[in-house]
Amino acid sequence: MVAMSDRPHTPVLDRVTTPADMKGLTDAELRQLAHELREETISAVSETGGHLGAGLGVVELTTALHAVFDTPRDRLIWDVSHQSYPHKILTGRRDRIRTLRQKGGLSGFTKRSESPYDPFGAAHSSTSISAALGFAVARDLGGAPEHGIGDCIAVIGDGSMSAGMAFEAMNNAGHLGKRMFVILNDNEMSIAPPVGALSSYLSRLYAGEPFQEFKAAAKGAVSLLPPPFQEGARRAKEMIKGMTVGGTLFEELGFSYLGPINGHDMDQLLSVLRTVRARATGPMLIHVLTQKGKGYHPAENAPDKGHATAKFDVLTGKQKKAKSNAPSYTKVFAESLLKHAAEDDKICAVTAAMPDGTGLNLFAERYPSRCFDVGIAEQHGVTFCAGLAAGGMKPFCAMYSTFLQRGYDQVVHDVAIQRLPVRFAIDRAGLVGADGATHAGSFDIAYLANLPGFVVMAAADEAELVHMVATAVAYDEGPSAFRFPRGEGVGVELPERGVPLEIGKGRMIREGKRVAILNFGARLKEVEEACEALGARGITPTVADARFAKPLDQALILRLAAEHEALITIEEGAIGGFGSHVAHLLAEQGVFDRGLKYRSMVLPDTFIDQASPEDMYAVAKLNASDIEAKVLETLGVATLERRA
Ligand SMILES: Cc1ncc(C[n+]2csc(CCOP(=O)(O)OP(=O)(O)O)c2C)c(N)n1
Ligand SMILES: CC(=O)[C@@H](O)[C@H](O)COP(=O)(O)O
Ligand SMILES: [Mg+2]
Repeated sequence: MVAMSDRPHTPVLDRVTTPADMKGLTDAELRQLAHELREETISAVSETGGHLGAGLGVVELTTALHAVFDTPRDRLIWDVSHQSYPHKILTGRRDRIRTLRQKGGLSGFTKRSESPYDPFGAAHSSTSISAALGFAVARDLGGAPEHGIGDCIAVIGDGSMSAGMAFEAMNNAGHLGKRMFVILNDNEMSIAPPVGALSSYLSRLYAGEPFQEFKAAAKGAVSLLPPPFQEGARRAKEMIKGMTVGGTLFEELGFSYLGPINGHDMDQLLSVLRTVRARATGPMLIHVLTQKGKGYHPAENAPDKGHATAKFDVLTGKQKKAKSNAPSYTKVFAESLLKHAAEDDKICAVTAAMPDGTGLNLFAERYPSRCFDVGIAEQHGVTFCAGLAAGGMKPFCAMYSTFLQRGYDQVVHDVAIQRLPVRFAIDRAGLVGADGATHAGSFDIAYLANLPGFVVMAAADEAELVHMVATAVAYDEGPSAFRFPRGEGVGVELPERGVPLEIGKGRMIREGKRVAILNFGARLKEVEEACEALGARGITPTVADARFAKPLDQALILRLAAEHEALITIEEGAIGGFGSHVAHLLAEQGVFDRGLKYRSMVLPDTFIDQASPEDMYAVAKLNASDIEAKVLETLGVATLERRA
């Protein structure tokens, strides 16, 4: 149930289009504004679906920050920015908030092109402190002379704080000593409960003290506090100093530390922010305690505290999820791996803070000692797997394609060069839908297939995925990867057991004439649909599934090239991937000299905004009708008659 007040009120939110409208509000009105902002956020997300819990947890913080600071001149940077919906509502986007994550609508994340109140785009975690420091240094060097740069504020969650990049930034910021604010939004949650020593450390910073009672510990920062808080702060500081050697970790890094404060108490937030704004000199970390999903019981009570949701009924919290007929690729991967793990105790699994998203929650339940959630730490996760492999284990590094990007040097330097048999299970390959361009798994084929010695596979359907898991288990000569998309499979029958594939061998799907379509990955269904439409026009393409981008099935490719007038490859990846490797082979073998018509269907050289996956693939021109059109165009068949 929504916590709504009974008494009628004039909505303050209706008077606020941008933060400028907040400047004349009393503190009582700001409290009321926060209340209405929470209701508006819940109402909007009930219609759009999306990231709910994180935004609800920062409603008061968002209101207080915009009330106290002078955005957009002051640069407010939200880490990940999945918590930015309330911020969007207060910064001129309330009229479009019900288009969140839809085609043509607002992005679910901050985006520079969307608003001057979004000074820095994000969606991957732990970038905010670096960006804020960049703004602070640019300010002091005279950047942006027209409007100037005021204060620079990074708001980062406790989960995101665990990433190496956040500490790289703290290290640098503490050294440079520039005035900037890091607001650590500590809700003791990542998507799953946070893991690791840092999480325990943050808990220790306020252990044993009642959450509601204001207290602050700050080396050199107590004097910045409003007088009523100073005594409590002194006591808390003593307490914390008793637990930590030489002050908090953040102080050791050169920050003044202030907190913890109650992030749902507007009075505390307003007084602390007003004071630090007036008096801070160097870098300051303000530790704010919040509750993920705050103020909406279904979110507060969800195991992920309402992290992400489908559209839902506001009164009951019941989500409106489409029924699916086939299991998700993620589930097929996770269950296949479990079967192998039951027989092979060398198999272990690693996730970087995405146990549910990667399906490894199942593995963790069954084999807790062989499953590792390393936190938001993809770089470490990859090298940790390299170490596990070097130590004789069979690690499966389960990551989303987009997040594996962060661990790329580790993939090259720690895994590939040492030929270590790390198995990369790459989920969310291809276009993912509502999360948009930041989460598209577009690049992994290109960035893995160019690495010497890597085996790179893509599953055409969920049965193929079962075989690819078995292949990865069996392949011990070096690194391997298999990719699969977000969402449910195509509904094919699943084999009871996966059978290891012959490395570098594709398969024929159907023999035809004139044109061959060589599929790599989960567009096979669209290829089949295109073939059906083409059949009605008397064109019967040959279809093959490459299975491997590396090593290529050279014999299959050269045969297709020799026996057809045209060869078309298709993949859910950017240029430079499978099609480029095929083209290179064909060129090397002189096949183009003999007149083969070759086309490669890849993601276009643009970042595609959020929409449904189908709509995004329509933009990419990789749907069935696009494949049909490509065949007709390549064969020189009149295009006017094409299917609409
Ligand atoms: C590099 C990277 N890895 C993983 C993710 C997926 N992810 C999005 S939000 C999130 C949890 C963030 O936790 P926290 O920063 O504490 O924010 P909260 O949701 O608790 O507000 C994760 C793991 C990501 N966005 N970026
Ligand atoms: C913000 C973020 O990075 C995650 O919450 C992501 O949106 C999860 O995506 P899936 O829904 O595909 O698991
Ligand atoms: Mg958190």
